[in-house]
Amino acid sequence: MKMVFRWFGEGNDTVTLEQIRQIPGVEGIVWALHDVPAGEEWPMDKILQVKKAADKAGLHMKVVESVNIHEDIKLGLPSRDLYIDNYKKTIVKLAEVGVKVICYNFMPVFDWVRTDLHKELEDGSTALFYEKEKVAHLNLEEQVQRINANPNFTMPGWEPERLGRLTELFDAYRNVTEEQLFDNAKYFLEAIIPFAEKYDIRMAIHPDDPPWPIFGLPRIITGQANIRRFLGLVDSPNNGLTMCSGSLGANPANDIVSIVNEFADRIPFAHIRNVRVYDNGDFIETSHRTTDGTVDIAGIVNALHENDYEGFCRPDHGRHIWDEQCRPGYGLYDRALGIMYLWGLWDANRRKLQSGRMGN
Ligand SMILES: O=C(O)[C@@H](O)[C@@H](O)[C@H](O)[C@H](O)CO
Ligand SMILES: [Fe+2]
Repeated sequence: MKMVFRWFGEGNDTVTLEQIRQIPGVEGIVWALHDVPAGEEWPMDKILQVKKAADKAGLHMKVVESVNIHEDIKLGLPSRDLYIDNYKKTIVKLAEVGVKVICYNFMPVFDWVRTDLHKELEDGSTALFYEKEKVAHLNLEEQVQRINANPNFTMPGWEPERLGRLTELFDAYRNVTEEQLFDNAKYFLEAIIPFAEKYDIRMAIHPDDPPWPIFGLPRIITGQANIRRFLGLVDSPNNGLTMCSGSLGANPANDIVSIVNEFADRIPFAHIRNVRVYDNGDFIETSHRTTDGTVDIAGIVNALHENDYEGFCRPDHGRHIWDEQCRPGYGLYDRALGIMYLWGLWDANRRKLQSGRMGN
């Protein structure tokens, strides 16, 4: 398991590369050009700026999260070919700076959705919270205004240029079914995967968050059967999965240990985080510790170890603790605590294996 840490870039993150470098076992950053709109080719000068900063901090930049997919690709519009060509040009540049994994998602319009970014937990910390009933009746305009009122950070999937087109996008998706989304994904993968193979980059689809349709928009990366179908659209090791325990874990019907065991050789990247799912379907994010939530984090790390997992792993969202002011879900402290928990689980597995081999 190769530990990495997400970093949103100079001036776009409260966490510094120097702080990341001091977290035990972290070897690299998970990065992206967050100011380049989906569909555009990434400029090499901006890529090299990240490389310069990462090199100076002694961190690699092998994992990108994300080169986002333009809506026209998800919608299957004729203009998708232009955006697929730009995606290919970006892959060539990323390969030049040593990128090995691209994490991306195929969710229409939005990335993860929550109804409260600072819900208080029993211990006084706060975390991202999803209230199912509220989403069913959410006034999107209000939500957009609240997100945009947070001038410091863009929210994944809530970038201003997309929000400005909400009405138009919802109209465009009105008749797009899950089947059509799968077809459009197949078209994208058939164009991109041979290219990713040529440049030795593994594409790693991120599950939908939450893993069910929202606002009437279809979602397809929701559970084991759909993941199996998606990976089968183009049966290549370079068509991989970002195993995100928190996204999949929001639906307790998802058996994530079974997902790890079935797709182990197709998981170049793992996001590990915990959520506590309530009986009414609401969920709140918690510390990474198994007992704090409803996701079997210890079982997941054990399964990764039993499958000799050699891919990248990062702690996903943490709580906001010790009054840290940070990007929602992306503080330094609780993700660093999460890493130490994950290392503890991993090292205990390794020790058990070694003592087993020594017969004691
Ligand atoms: O939950 C998160 O913050 C991330 O795991 C996702 O936003 C992820 O970066 C995207 O869905 C991948 O494209
Ligand atoms: Fe994730």
